Amino acid sequence: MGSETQTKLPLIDFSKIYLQKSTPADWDSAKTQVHHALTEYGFFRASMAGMSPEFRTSLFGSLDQLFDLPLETKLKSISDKPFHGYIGHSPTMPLYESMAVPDAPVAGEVEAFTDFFWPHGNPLFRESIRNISDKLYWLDRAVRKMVMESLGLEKYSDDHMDSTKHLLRVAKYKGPDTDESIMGLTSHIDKTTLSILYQNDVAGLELQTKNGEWIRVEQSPDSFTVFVGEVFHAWSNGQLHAPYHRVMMTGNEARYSLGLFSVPKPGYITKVPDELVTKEQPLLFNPFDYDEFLKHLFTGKIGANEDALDTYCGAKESELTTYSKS
Ligand SMILES: O=C(O)CCC(=O)C(=O)O
Ligand SMILES: [Fe+2]
Repeated sequence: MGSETQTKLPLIDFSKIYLQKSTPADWDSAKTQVHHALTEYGFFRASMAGMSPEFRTSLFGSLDQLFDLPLETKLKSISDKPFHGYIGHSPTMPLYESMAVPDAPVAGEVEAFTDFFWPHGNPLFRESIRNISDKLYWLDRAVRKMVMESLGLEKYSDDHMDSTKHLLRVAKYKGPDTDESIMGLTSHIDKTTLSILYQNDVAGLELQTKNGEWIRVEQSPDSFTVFVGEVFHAWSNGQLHAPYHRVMMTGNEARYSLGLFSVPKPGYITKVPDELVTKEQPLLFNPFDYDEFLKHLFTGKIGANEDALDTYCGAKESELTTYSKS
């Protein structure tokens, strides 16, 4: 386990852009910072407008209510689809519980999730989750657009937006009731395009820099943590860095987090743009279908290691890829 440092994560202000009070220069400045952060670190914090104390109280109160439901109710939302449904009471991660709202930004999905747990309705829960999901979704699109522009690949932007879907996952990490640092979620790289997290004021998330230092994310009510997953790393032919991260818990307070995870839609073939393949940077990943990749991952055909996508469709060792290059 590496040592932790107090180094500050890059912090990029999106408030003016979100409120539509920005100039083109504000967008360009944020874009330059995003490009630098995601190529050098693979992550940054984004500050956003509209995260009032009242909103946070209703949001985290709602999550408290959700995880407080009887276990048998939560278990009803178990799913055999990877990353969907209830996860909890795992012997290796006893502090961790999570549930997912598939396609959360799509109209009706947050409502369906709410009705599943509260058949007579729960407007406060529904509105809090809808509100945060809309903000996360907005930020996901803004960041991916900035990435396309900063790589000179605007022409792929619309296609990237249209071929991406989103999963919202809400998580609770119980306080371990000790001053020692206890693993809440083991170190991993997300199997996503982008991941964006928001949390209550109990610290725990740590991200690893390229040189192996663990950085603890500082808490602030108005900031989100944005980082690259394996899919965006592959799409960018390795230009965007996908960082390891983990959750370390201490003390007795529960940590609540919400993450919006963007991934390619079923049937879409993710392919490195020709412009990013050069003599200096040869092709690292063959085209792949994300759902086929997940199937291989979850049926044990490839190990759930951190370079799973590289093992699956890395340009040097791609026997498993079923999609043939044109
Ligand atoms: O809860 C967090 O802050 C981290 C969650 C995470 O890394 C994940 O769900 O992949
Ligand atoms: Fe993660």
